[in-house]
Amino acid sequence: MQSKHLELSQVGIDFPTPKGPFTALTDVNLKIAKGEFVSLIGHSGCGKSTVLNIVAGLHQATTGGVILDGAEVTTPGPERAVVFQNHSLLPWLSVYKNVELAVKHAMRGQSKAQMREWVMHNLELVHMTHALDKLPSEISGGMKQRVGIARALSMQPKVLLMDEPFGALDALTRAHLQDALMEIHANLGNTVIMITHDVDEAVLLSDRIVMMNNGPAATIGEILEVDLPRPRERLALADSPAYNHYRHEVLTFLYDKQKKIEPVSQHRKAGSTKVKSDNKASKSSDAA
Ligand SMILES: Nc1ncnc2c1ncn2[C@@H]1O[C@H](COP(=O)(O)OP(=O)(O)OP(=O)(O)O)[C@@H](O)[C@H]1O
Repeated sequence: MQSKHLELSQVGIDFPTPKGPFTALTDVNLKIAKGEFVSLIGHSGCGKSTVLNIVAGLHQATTGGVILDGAEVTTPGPERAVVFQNHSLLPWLSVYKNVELAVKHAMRGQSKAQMREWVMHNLELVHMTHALDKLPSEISGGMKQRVGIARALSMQPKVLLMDEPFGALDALTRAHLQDALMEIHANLGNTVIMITHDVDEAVLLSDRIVMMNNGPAATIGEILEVDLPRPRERLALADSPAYNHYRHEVLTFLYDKQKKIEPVSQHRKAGSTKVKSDNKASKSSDAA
C-alpha cells in the first residue's frame, strides 16, 4: 500500500450556532493508504459524519484540511463517492437509470453501448441485474443499498465514503451486504472510509478502526490495526481468539467513553454545553 494517499491534517471545524461557534472537531490527524479499509466508530454525536463530510467536500474544515493524491479537497468530486444510510436513489428512476445517471457524468463522451456495458457491470458487482426496470419503491431496503453502492462504484471513485450504509437493514441482509462489500473491495481495491455503530462489522471489514472520543471538540482517541488475514469468513472468525481480541478492544474503548457521557448530559441540563448526547448504545448491546 502507498502512503500519503489520503491525509487529514489538523482538521477542526466550528459550526455557527445562535449561541456562537460550536467546535465539533479538533486536531483530527489521519493518513490512509491506497486501498485501505478504515472504519470510524464512536458514540452518537462525536463527529463521525462531520469527518466524512469534510472528506467528501460537503463541509469545509475551519482549521487544517484534507489532501487526496496531492490535491486539497475543497468541494465534492466524483473521485470521492458517498453512500448514505438512507438510500438516496431518485424515486422516479428505475434501478438501471439511477446508475446510468451517475455513469453519464463519469463517462461523458463515451458511446451509449459503452455506457450500458458499464452500468451493467456495476449492477452485476452488487448482484442487481435481475431488477433493472424496477423503481426504488418496488425493491427492498437492502436492494436499494446495493443499487446505491453500484451507483457510487460506477463513478470509479478513488475513495468510497460510507455513512452507516447498512445501519437500517436487518441482520441477515446486513451480513449479505457486508460479504458483497468485502468481495468488491478485494476485487476493486478502492480506499474505503465507513462509519459504523456495529463493532462486529468494524472488525470484520476493516484494516484499521479509528475510534473517536466524545465531543464537543472531538478527536481521534485510538486507532486499532485489524491484522486478520483476508478473505475473511464471518463464521470462522466467530471462534477466532484474534477476532475476539479486536472486538474486545473496541468494546472496551466504547464502554469507557460511555461512562463519560453521563457527566456531559448533566452538564447539558445546566444549559452550558451544546453537545448532542443521545447515544445509540441502546441499539444493540455491542453497538456504539
Ligand atoms: N450543521 C451543523 N450545525 C451545528 N452543529 C452541527 C452541525 N452538524 C453537526 N453538528 C454537531 O456536530 C457534532 C457532530 O455531529 P455528527 O453528525 O458528525 O456526529 P456523528 O458522530 O456522526 O453522530 P451519529 O452517530 O449520531 O450520526 C454534533 O454535536 C452535532 O450536533
